[in-house]
Amino acid sequence: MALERLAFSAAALALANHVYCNRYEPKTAHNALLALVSQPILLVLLLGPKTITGLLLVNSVFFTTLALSITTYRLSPWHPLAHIPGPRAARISKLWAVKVGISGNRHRVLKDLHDLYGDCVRIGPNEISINNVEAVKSVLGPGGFQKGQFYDIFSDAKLGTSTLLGLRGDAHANRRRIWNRGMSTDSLKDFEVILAKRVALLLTQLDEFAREGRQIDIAEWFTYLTSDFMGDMAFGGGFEMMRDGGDKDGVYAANKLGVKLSSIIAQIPWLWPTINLLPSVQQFRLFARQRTKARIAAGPKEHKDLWYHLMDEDGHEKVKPTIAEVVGDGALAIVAGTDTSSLALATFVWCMLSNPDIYARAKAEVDTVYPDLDAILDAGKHEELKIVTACLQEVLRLFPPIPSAGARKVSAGDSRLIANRFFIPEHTQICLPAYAIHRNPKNFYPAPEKYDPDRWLRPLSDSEILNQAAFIPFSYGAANCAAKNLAWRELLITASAILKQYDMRFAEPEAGHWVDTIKDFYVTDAGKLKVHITLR
Ligand code: HEM
Repeated sequence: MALERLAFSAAALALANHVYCNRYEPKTAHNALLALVSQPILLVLLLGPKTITGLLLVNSVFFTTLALSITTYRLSPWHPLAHIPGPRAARISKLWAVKVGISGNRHRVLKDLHDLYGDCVRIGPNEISINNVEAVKSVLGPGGFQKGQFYDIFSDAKLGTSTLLGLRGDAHANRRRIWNRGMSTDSLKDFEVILAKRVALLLTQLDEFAREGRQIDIAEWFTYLTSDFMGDMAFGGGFEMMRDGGDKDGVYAANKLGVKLSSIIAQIPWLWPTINLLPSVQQFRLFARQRTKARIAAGPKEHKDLWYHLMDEDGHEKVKPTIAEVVGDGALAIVAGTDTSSLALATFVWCMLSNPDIYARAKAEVDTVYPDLDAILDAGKHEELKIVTACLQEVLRLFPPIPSAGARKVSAGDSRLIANRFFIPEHTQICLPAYAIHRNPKNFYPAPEKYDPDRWLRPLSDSEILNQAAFIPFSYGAANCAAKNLAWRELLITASAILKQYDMRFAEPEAGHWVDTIKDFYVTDAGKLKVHITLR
């Protein structure tokens, strides 16, 4: 009788836990786990019998009831997202998203799901993905939704402030105003000088490899370039990967591991405070703080860097940003501006070598626009680079460096119809995967999966589609890429310099499939891209 009473109480407690967690989602894993593990023990202590049998019984009834109750509700027709199709495992648990995240194939999986189920797919117990251009404006544009929990992890608890990426509402608008000033046309001119020095160093190193007839991993060298440049911008230096020919201090690797872990953990953000304690996550933060001290000690730079603007050294703001905010945003610039640009450049090279006719046309255009190599670092003629720009647009369309990003969240009481088609209830997380949207034949037609820069150049016939509103490699709305214009300059300057100076070919037959190695860890990651490089 005592055991029956215990089992009944354990089941009732499990149901109460489900109701509670459904209403108040746990914020940290350790507290939630502690609460779950301790409750059955307390129940045995309170109700007895205090025996091993009692403990085993109460635990098995408690956890089985909890699992069954959660699963039944999430699959039931009463769940607010029951009307949206999607894989059963995804509807039951976020562990599905974690598994997909670990595989690095999130972007491909989401696209396949849209091909199978249509424009709106349920990809989590409370999460959906929408592959529809109208939804881009309604979700990301004015009056859209704020960032969801995914973005909570992009802040350093020890600094006590969030980065721009993790801010919402007015706090985001205020910080973003500072970033926007930092990315004005005048500021970009200063940044170009910093960038030009780094691209010149890249060319010096590559010239040497070309003369030696060596094969190199060009993807890795682009990472060195963009890391060195972002280090200069954010902290007045810090990386010298091109000079050292690698990541001597392991800071870049620590950062990369941090982003990778974050992208997976972001699916279950309540686990983040626990993971945050890992040494590899701390190493990059330590680097940012050390570089901050060095940057402050060094004083103003000859050419204003990003730090200058983020710190509001020219005194535009009534309330000056704190050092903690600037450290966080400096680190964000490195995370957001390194692998995005380097992946785009590596993919550009891959697309050129895979399409010899287009490669030849791009080289010819650069030769016409820049007869002199010395002028190539000047962005003034970028308007004339029509073919190279189209080649890069097509790279960003087919292989967006942030292919699926994080989700936006519908706040309590804000249920609504999106794009006049999808009724989205409160508390839902909405993902808009650029990778799938860019390959949707309703947006780019014909041959949406084909690398075809000419689609950006030729006048379109009636049957052809090129929907600019569906081209969102830099996202859309108030929280789109804060450095879009800088990124375009970086891509055009580097791509033109590489086209002008070298002939390249794949060094290994496997390189023909290199794009298959691209992984979606929020920002993309890819394998080695070995090429033979010679001077033209
Ligand atoms: C080809 C290169 C780049 C691409 C494709 C790209 C793309 C993006 C995308 C899609 C977002 C939105 C992310 C999200 O909502 O989850 C974003 C945000 C951001 N990017 Fe970029 N980015 C690039 C280069 C850069 C560079 C060089 C910087 C340098 C500082 C940068 C700084 C930022 C920042 C600070 C944000 C956060 C903006 C906000 O939340 O208001 N990005 N970027």
